[in-house]
Amino acid sequence: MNKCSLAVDIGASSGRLIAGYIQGGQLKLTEIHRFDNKIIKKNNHFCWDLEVLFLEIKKGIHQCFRHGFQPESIGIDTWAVDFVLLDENDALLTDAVAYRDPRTDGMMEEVIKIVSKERLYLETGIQFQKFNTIYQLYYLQKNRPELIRKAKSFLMIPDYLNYLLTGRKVNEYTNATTTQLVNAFTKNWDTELLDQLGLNKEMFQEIQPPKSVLGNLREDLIDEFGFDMKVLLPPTHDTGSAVVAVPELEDTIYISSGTWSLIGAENHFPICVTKALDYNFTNEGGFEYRFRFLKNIMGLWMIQEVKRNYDDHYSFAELARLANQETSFDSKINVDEDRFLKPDHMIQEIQRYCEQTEQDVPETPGQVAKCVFDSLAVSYREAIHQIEEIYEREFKTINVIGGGAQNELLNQLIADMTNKQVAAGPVEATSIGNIASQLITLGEIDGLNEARKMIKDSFKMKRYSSQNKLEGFTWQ
Ligand SMILES: Nc1ncnc2c1ncn2[C@@H]1O[C@H](COP(=O)(O)OP(=O)(O)O)[C@@H](O)[C@H]1O
Ligand SMILES: C[C@H](O)[C@H](O)[C@@H](O)C(=O)COP(=O)(O)O
Ligand SMILES: [Mg+2]
Repeated sequence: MNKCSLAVDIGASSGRLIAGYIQGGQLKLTEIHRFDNKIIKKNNHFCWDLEVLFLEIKKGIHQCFRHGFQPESIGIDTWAVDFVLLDENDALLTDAVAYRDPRTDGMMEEVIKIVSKERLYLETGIQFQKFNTIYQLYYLQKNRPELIRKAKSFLMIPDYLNYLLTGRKVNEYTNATTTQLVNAFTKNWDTELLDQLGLNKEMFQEIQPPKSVLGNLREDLIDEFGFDMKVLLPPTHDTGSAVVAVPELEDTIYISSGTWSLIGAENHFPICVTKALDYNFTNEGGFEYRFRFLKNIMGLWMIQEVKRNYDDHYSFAELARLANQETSFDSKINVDEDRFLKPDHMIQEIQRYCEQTEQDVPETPGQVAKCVFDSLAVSYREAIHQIEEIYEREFKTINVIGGGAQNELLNQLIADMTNKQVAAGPVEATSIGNIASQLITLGEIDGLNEARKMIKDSFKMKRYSSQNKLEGFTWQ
């Protein structure tokens, strides 16, 4: 059996287990298992099905031998902000309610009456998204105070999956920062903020950074799998792992393009200036305490919902191809309006927006898809201008990573609309960053710079430059 490090990357639309190992100085990947992820309705809330997700993780681990691997280590990363609470017997007190659930409507506005936006931002550096953990917990404090009182453990989604594997309970740093409850300077829970909101401080676990060794598998799982492995902490916020895999950051803005589009840069310090607050940028914790200065843009969630509205009749590749044929259709929407966060019917919501703004209403799948891709590219372009205004410099390259790097039309639109070089890939950046972090922890790679050099040498990127010679052309 060959040894490997196993990345479990679970995004909002899909999960995958990928084996990573070094061969001939390059990082090699073998996909072991892939599965869908989706929001379900449970007890009148939108939730994640953690039971199914853990079964998929175990199914993937069982399949390693079939691919000739016995993993030496495993690391889990998922989407941000969501969590579960456990009681004194480590039983689940709550469902894993999803960030798209409307329960947080109005909660952010109530919290900033208690703690000002400026104080929250200056201390945590985290963007104001209505679904941040702080607002989810405030909802529970107001509406289910008995749950907050009974809670002995607060575990974010990857923390809980790690607990199921090892029996150990910790909060991993990069994902903990997305709660908007971690102080960007102390790198620890902001206990003054927790007190101001009346939240139960005792339920929060010790924060541990990436490269921590959580432990080994529970005995019953060793018996089930027939082998043990080290459970390591990569950046368990998926975007934190993805940014590890961006090969060159010097002159680059990344777009982690999946269900969400996370667009930003990497720093060694948080940027909490007023302009960053006004433009709603965030300073999420990164590998080795770097900061991911980025903004959430609605992302390919919109085309996922369009695809679902068409009963999955079209693949993502077909929707991009159909959009590419609609060259004259140019209606655009503001993708970042809350109305697109979880509409009942995405296509109808897009059509309503175009009617209300007196634009041509998209009717064909190609027109709907082109409207989404054009509008995303416009939103990316605005965010890039805001980043360059805050950094007071220009960036030469945009590196699109994640599943969206496969969308050639969108990559070209980004190049055309920004007049910058676009490098697309690696598609599985999140898993690659997760694996690289594990290999650094195991001493198989010396450090982050060496990892990024190896990633650059191991994975080809597709490059796009502007085809638009429309001098002085200004996009709406
Ligand atoms: N062949 C393809 N052509 C164009 N876009 C694609 C293709 N395959 C996947 N995508 C895009 O990638 C997205 C999924 O990216 P991924 O990083 O896996 O998302 P997440 O991690 O959020 O689940 C899909 O929503 C789709 O828009
Ligand atoms: C809700 C968060 O902003 C979201 O999880 C984002 O941080 C993220 O990581 C999304 O990852 P996907 O792979 O689901 O796009
Ligand atoms: Mg993802």
